[in-house]
Amino acid sequence: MSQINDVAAREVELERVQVSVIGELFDERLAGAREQLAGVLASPPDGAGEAYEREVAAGRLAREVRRLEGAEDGLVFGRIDLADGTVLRIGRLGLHRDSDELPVLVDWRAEAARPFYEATPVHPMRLRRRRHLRLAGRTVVGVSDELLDGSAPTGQDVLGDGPLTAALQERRTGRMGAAVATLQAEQDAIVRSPHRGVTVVQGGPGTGKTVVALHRAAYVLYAFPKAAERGVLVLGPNARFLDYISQVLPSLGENDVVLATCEELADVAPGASDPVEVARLKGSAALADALAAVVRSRQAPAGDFEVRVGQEWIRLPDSDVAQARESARTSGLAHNRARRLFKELLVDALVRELARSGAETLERIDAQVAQLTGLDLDRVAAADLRRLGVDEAPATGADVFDADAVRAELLDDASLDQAVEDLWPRLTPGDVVQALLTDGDAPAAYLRQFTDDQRALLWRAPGAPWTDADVPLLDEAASLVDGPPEHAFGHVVVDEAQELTGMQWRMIVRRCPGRSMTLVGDFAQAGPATVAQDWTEALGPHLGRRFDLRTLTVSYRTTQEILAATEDLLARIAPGRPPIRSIRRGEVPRTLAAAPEPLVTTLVRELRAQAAAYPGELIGVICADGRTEQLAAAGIERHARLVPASQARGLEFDAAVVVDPAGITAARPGGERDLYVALTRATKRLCTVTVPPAVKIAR
Ligand SMILES: Nc1ncnc2c1ncn2[C@@H]1O[C@H](COP(=O)(O)OP(=O)(O)OP(=O)(O)O)[C@@H](O)[C@H]1O
Repeated sequence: MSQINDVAAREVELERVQVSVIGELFDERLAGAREQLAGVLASPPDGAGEAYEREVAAGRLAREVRRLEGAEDGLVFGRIDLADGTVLRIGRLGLHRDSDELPVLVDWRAEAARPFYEATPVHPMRLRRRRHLRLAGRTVVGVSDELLDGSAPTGQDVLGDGPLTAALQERRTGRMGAAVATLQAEQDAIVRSPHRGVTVVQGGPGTGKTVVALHRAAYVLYAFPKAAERGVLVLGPNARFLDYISQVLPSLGENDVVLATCEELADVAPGASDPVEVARLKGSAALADALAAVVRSRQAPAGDFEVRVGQEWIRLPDSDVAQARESARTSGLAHNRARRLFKELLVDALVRELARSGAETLERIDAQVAQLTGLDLDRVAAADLRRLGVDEAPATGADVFDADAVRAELLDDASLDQAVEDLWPRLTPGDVVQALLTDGDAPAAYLRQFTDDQRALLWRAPGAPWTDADVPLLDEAASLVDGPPEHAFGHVVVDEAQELTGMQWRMIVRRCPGRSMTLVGDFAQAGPATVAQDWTEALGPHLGRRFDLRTLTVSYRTTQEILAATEDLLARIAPGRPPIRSIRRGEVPRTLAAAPEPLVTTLVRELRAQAAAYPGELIGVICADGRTEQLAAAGIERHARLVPASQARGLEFDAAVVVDPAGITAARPGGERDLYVALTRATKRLCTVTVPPAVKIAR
């Protein structure tokens, strides 16, 4: 025993020395970047060009400082010893000294680091040994080795508990941490996949889908420079979830990933939410066609165009208007941009008309004068000019007409613009959605595939606040009237992707023209607005049927006991789904009945008991959305995180207390899936508190 301890202590000491050398180089790099940044900021720019260059350089250096600072904690976590004696240390970022051939620290995403994650005794990938380092701050406090080539342990090998076990035993903090040191082979294979198109990762609760998605985002930034140039977007279901995952990428040295919800992406803050049946209808991609039809209906409906120019009314025939409309529509420009083209084409037609009618008027005057006086005015004018010694032909009406000047004047003319506005009005996204869902005749005209009842559900009162299900409609309308979103991304990661409606998928695809995406989710955990049953159905219309589908099979969160307790529920909500395995053991879930005492009394007693027995652990109380207010008012948040069931997806706690499971099931359609999500949030203990149904007292 003491011999083993001696070996471990000696190896820890050796690693300490190496890690402190790496730490010194890291400090040098960080100090260098900070110094350079301070230098750039201190030097006054000479002129606008230099100010711009300074800004660019300062931005780049500030990013570098943030990248280094983010990766400082747990900078070095692994080492691989190749069979030929080469030693590589693996860390959150790469460090290299020009004087050395081998890197001082290999970035975990580099190809050279792959065996650290993927080597097994069956496929050792030329490794003899894989070593995990455990650090407290900068100091190595433990090492643990795996021998991969079948060789016998030597006096330098420290075999013991796996690092994964240690990682999983850590307390939850309310924020997810990176799993970069312990990514498992099946996860790593997805993170490092060379596939640049759409990758879908499915798996039961706690199988590491979020872990894979976030490490994949970091990998894409490292390995796919073209995608990295355009940036990476991580889309999550709500702000609470984004807060939960917000630390992972910065701790991998990646600060420039955009984390957003659909609302943030569309830049719309909804003021209400729709009932589920309305949200489902609004999520249907059929609404995209309807919105497009509304916009088309506002583009120069049939008819002549009449406008007052100076003292005259000029009329353009329907055919001229139709031609301008078709050219503007087929230009590929969005409605408000195509309006300018439409106006220019109308003005061109007007100018032609003015030139023609001007020439006609002059000819008519000439003819009248000739009839009255017998004089040919053109000939008289030519003779006058000859007498004056000018030999030029007199200007005709057409020559006098300055088409360019008239055109410019018309384009600037306010009354002409107003006339165009009547024909092709500038629209806001809100106008379009409002026109579809509020105007009396629009639903019947554009939503023919819906029944009368469905159309009635879709109707919204004029001036009502926008709802969360309106957000993708507004975004669609924005793309129709103002064009595609300004910012597109090179790669998009979607977590809880089973939640997205057809209209939301359209939002995402608009922002990722390269269709390079990592989508992770689980249909057994789908919320009530989800209508698709599987990935092919959900993605087919938007991304096609060809995607790389991967399945994770091991749960790193949900204990075997909790998985067993939820087996029947899973069989009901996802019949035929093969069960997942868990590598965690814990307590058998308990059930408490909140009767005859009030619920809050039972709950507070339970939370106090747990806090006393397991101090410092993170407890989540999950309840039906409608009960949150009551529990918040009773001060439950002093003891635990209080989470409405609709927002529990993706979250994790040491212990979960699920309040009134029957209430969660009944709260909204698909409530059994909400309950499944709630029951699978704990890493250690689950307790459900049942509430007796309210008794109706007959009078
Ligand atoms: N390789 C790993 N090393 C250490 N911890 C891991 C690993 N993989 C997953 N975990 C941990 O397991 C827990 C569950 O992971 P994650 O949240 O990614 O699962 P999920 O599949 O997204 O779950 P859900 O379906 O509930 O959203 C997290 O605490 C995560 O850090």
